[in-house]
Amino acid sequence: MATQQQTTSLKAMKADEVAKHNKEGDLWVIVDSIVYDLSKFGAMHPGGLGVLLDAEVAGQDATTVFYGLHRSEILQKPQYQRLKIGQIEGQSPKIQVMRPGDISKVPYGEPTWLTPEFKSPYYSPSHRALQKSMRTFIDEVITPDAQACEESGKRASKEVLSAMAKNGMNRMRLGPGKHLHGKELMGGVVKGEEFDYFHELMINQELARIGARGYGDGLNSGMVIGLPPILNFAKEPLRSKVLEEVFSGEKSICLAISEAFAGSDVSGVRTTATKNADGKTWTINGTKKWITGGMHSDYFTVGCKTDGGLTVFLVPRIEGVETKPIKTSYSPSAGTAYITFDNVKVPAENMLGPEDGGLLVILSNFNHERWVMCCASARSSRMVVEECLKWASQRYVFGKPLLAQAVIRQKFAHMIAKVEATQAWLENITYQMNNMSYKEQSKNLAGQIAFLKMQSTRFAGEIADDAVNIFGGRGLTKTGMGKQIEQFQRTQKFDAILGGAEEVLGDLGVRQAMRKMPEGVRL
Ligand code: HEM
Repeated sequence: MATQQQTTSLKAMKADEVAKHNKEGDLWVIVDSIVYDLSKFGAMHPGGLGVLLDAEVAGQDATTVFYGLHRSEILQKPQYQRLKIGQIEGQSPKIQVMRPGDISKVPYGEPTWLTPEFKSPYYSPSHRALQKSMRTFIDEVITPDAQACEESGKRASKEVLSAMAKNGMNRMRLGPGKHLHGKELMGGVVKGEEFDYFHELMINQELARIGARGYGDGLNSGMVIGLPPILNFAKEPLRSKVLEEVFSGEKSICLAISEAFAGSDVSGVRTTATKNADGKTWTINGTKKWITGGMHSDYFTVGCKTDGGLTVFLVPRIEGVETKPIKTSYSPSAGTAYITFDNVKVPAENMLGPEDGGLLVILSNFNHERWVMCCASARSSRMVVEECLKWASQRYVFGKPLLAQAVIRQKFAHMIAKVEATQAWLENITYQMNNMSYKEQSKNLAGQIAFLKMQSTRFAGEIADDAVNIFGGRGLTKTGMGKQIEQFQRTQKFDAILGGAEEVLGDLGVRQAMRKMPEGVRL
């Protein structure tokens, strides 16, 4: 944390001297002890000149009114630095701004393991070291690109994608395993051999802080779900070739399962794969819908109907493959695609897992995918709570901060409890993942993860609802104070649908529990 301005070179001024500059063309104001000359800027001010000429603003200390209307990052922008002409004698800036890598001091703004007063049994110095470098990297390199691309709809920049690949982020986002062994991760901050699910949880949560949902989904999220079938089921030499291409950032991959005909009902897919007479190739025909990252992908991991069931193939972007953008409620930066496969011929070696055994390939991926979504959803909800706490303490209504209203405090009680409960359950499940084989995880954690996803996205919906009510119209405005809230309320629903709808997941959890009910139990 640092205070708002670098003040060393500013001229010392007295408040009564500033007060003389209180009219159009000669207009100064004080914000957080710094004097701004708005004489020329006034005419270009997005909020208009009139508001600056108000008797309580022009030539006065306008700190409270300023922070009721602007995000603090505005005063960090390079174009406004030239407006600073002095500093009030004997005063210094008090408003703190987050610097890259900083930990928030807002209560509940960070999970307890990152809050100095708290202890955690789950995180080691290795997790903490990776978190430190990851947050700085994301704040400095990814977030500025994310904010720009979310708005422009463009895919993440090449620089960001290659920096992520160089730091080993593509590998790390696939979770612990041999693909990390012997690799230099984040410039050697963590050894591949020690990487576990808590490292991965942390990466997912740090990434969620960029507050740009479409961009975030386009930032290789397709790889997180599309590459594991290659890692676990592809045959050599295809496996090593594709893994290397994707890990190095040279190529992109996505998972193409859902269709206009089949969403959560995976076995209902209608895209077909037919074995050709040569016995060495297959022909794929059909369509896929809502494919995250599809627009940017060079490879597609495709679920197909075959004679005896479902089979998964790796399909490169070759003749017969066409991707069209789908307009969703978040940014086209996500690369969401409608895909058509029109007589696409792939070699039999591109089959992932056994013929007709694709359901296992797809299902074995689901727990990890859903757990990743829980990590992100829990962290975005926390960010919203932090934004709301800041807003409710700096926004004055009826002469008092919003937080002085009991009805607002009541909302916070529920929001905070939801965020903390979700994180605690997530960490418990993550601990189990660290201590179970993949097989044991599938057997024991499918229900737990399904319930957690259902609960985190339900809570996210409720938190979004409360947040908009706290922010009012600003929670519906894409720029300004409520921009994160607007984005969250518009996009949180993606988590409730992608990777399995809430109702399907809830039911899955209960069915798993029913299967484990011992026969002999009675009331
Ligand atoms: C100190 C220099 C100032 C700068 C650089 C500045 C800059 C800006 C910017 C960039 C916006 C657009 C915000 C957005 O939509 O993201 C804005 C809006 C606004 N500003 Fe300022 N401003 C300054 C001082 C003030 C002061 C002292 C007042 C006091 C009344 C004020 C009142 C407003 C209002 C009413 C809006 C519209 C807010 C809204 O749409 O919700 N500004 N200002």
